[in-house]
Order: sequence, then structure tokens, then C-alpha cells
Amino acid sequence: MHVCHFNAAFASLTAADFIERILFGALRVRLLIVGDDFRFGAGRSGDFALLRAAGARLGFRVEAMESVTLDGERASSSAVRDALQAGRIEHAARLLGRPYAIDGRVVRGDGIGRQLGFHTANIRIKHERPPLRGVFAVEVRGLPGGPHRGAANLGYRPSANQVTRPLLEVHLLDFSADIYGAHLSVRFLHKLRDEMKFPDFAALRAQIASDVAAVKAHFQL
Ligand SMILES: Cc1cc2nc3c(=O)[nH]c(=O)nc-3n(C[C@H](O)[C@H](O)[C@H](O)COP(=O)(O)O)c2cc1C
Ligand SMILES: Nc1ncnc2c1ncn2[C@@H]1O[C@H](COP(=O)(O)OP(=O)(O)O)[C@@H](O)[C@H]1O
Repeated sequence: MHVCHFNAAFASLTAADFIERILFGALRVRLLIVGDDFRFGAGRSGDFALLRAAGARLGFRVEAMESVTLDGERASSSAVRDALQAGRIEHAARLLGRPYAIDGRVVRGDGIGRQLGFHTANIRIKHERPPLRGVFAVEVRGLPGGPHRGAANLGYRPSANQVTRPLLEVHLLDFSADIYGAHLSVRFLHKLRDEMKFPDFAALRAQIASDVAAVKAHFQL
């Protein structure tokens, strides 16, 4: 896989430069499959017809890939992001063809979880602005005997030393083990609510207890 870093130099490439320098010069493309509405190059001036014409001239094939639609809606990355942001997690999963998931390693937190009576594994995530936020019913993969179900909070934890980078914290149901360092994949299956600021730990604890009950009900446990 080749990942192009989208910086100012890359963004200023003209459509002709993109074709000649990157596709033809660097990648030596033979067959190109793109959406027929694909636009590229500075000012989005390049399109499918331009690629086809360049391919005929430089000797590569260009084929169109049809949009995948679901009930008339294009299964685009924007549609997925919009659904996640709106808390329509099940709809996002239908568009993606799989549940939306975030992966990361379990790191040490502030030890507040055990004071609350709910251990919460802190998962380090790379996203600075994740497309979804709130409290969710999740399925966690990566531990022996799994997948495990749990209640997760993805947000800024306003009730206890608020953080500036988003945190993903998961309480696993019927589970007790030290899992620091484990690499987990958290699949978001259903949104329960938005993150809230609680006046004290007692109120936060009561809410987490009711979230855990809601997760059990969701999974019919
Ligand atoms: C199901 C669940 C829901 C949570 N909801 C909130 C919330 O609405 N607001 C909040 O500030 N923190 C919420 N938390 C985060 C807790 O504040 C956090 O897990 C706790 O402070 C433990 O932190 P620690 O793992 O760093 O010790 C939630 C945690 C879980 C597991
Ligand atoms: N049911 C559980 N769900 C999540 N983590 C658990 C569970 N039981 C034990 N743990 C362990 O407890 C840790 C979280 O405990 P917590 O008191 O919230 O600690 P931290 O200081 O890491 O925030 C997890 O990283 C994991 O190793």
C-alpha cells in the first residue's frame, strides 16, 4: 500500500502532474479502478474523462467502479461519518458492511475506575477527533476466551480530571483480569447516551451502573 501524505505540496499538484509524475512516473500504473465521480488535482480539476484520455495516451487502462448504495444512499465515507456522529451506529455498520471499530493498547489510567467499583480499561487511541462520542454497548476482541461484551465511554471524561485528548475506556462484563498492554479491538454496536458531567463520583457511579444494566439488556443477558 502506498499512502500519499496530503500536504501543501501534494495539494498543489495539477491534475496533469498527478497523472504524469505520480501515477505514470512513480507508480507505473497499468490498471486504474476509480469511482466515476472521482476528482483530483489542484482545484479538483481532474476527472474520470481526463484519466481515460491520459491512459489512452500513456498506455494504462482506466475502469469505473460503481457507487455502492444502500436504500438509495451512497455508502460513502461522509455518510459513515455522519451516521457515527449522529449516534446511528447500526446504520453506520450497514453502510460499512461491518461494525465500526477502534483498536489500541490498554494503558494505565488514573486508578479512578477501581474507586468507582467499575474497572475501566483505558485504551490508547490515535484519533484526535474520533467520528463518534458517548457511551456505547461494545464487543471487544483480542483477549483469550472472547469476544467480550462491555460498556464503553469515548470522550473527555468531564467528571474526573478532564482530558484534552479523547479517551476510550471500557468496562468488560463478567470479567476480572489484569489486561495492561493487551491490544484490543473495540466494536461499537449501539449508542446508549452522550457523555455527561456529574457533580460527584456517587452520581457517576450510579449512572455507570445503569449503563451496565442497559448494555446487558441490549445483549439480552
Ligand atoms: C460505561 C461508562 C460510562 C461513563 N460515562 C461517563 C460520563 O458520562 N462522564 C464522565 O465524565 N465520565 C464517564 N465515564 C468515565 C469515567 O469517568 C472513567 O472511566 C473513570 O473516571 C475511570 O478512570 P480511570 O480508568 O482513568 O481510572 C464512563 C465510564 C464508563 C465505563
Ligand atoms: N471487568 C474489567 N473491565 C476492564 N478492565 C478490568 C476489568 N477487570 C479488571 N480490569 C483491569 O483493571 C484495569 C482498569 O482498572 P482502573 O481502576 O480503572 O485502572 P486505571 O488506573 O488503569 O484506570 C484494566 O486495565 C484491567 O487491567
